[in-house]
Amino acid sequence: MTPDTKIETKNIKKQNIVSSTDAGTLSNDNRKNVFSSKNFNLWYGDNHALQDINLDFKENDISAIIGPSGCGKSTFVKSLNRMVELVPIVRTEGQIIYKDRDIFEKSFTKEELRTKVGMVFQKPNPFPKSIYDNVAYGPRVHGIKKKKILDEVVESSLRDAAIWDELKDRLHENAYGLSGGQQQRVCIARALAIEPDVILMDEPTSALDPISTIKVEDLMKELKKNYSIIVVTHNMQQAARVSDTTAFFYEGYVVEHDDTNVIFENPNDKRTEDYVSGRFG
Ligand SMILES: Nc1ncnc2c1ncn2[C@@H]1O[C@H](COP(=O)(O)OP(=O)(O)OP(=O)(O)O)[C@@H](O)[C@H]1O
Repeated sequence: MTPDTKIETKNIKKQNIVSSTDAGTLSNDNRKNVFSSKNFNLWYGDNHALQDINLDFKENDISAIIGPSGCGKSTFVKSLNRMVELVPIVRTEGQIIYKDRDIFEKSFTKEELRTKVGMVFQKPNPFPKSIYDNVAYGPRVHGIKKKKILDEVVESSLRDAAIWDELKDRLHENAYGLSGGQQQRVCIARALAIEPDVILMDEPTSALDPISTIKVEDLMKELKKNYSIIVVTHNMQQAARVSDTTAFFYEGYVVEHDDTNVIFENPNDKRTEDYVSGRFG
């Protein structure tokens, strides 16, 4: 570890002690699970990419998923909204329970699941449409046509995404004309407009500059009052700054999942300690 990494790690620990005081603990917490995976396995052809994943995610938590490249983080998150099934060679076994319902139950359609589980991707991916039409897209797909209602949804979603004041006079401009950080917050607003319970985020700030990153992190902390967030991140400081719990994935399985301060302060497994302290990546 370089001296710089050491200082960084210390800072992470310090920040995290402060931020974890109101975060609850995995063992001492009777909030409901928003998602639980039970012996969940996934194969891409012969590649057994996820192995016996047993994880519980609590409502109104920010849950971080960390681990080295290729360990299955994105695959797992994309399993939660069944997007991973777009890959034809995917096969799964086991269960993923969303609030008492198995997401693979026949009666639970992907469309219904995705009204409850929104997703924000690594690269901001607005549609080539106006800011307004980007945010109104989901509600329109769900049959909302009245302008007054759409206006309200667009405003409240942009407000919740902390970007209303910046954009309220530019709603009919093309979203491509925004900065990357603004585009990402519009994409968050677009996800919020369908009124989901859970927001999945796959490295939502990796394409953003540090100021936009902090804005999105602040937004995540605000959003957790009303939503549950599951976020994949390569950024250890980010996991420590924003998350309540952290799951460490390694080679397709979960090494440990605990309160974020435990993962960063006092992990059970040597591999977790090595990873969070930057000894391998
Ligand atoms: N579309 C796909 N088709 C076939 N194999 C895939 C596909 N996507 C991922 N994989 C494989 O599944 C495994 C897990 O990949 P995944 O992208 O989930 O890892 P990750 O932890 O998110 O990686 P990174 O941090 O680099 O994004 C890897 O072996 C990868 O090669």
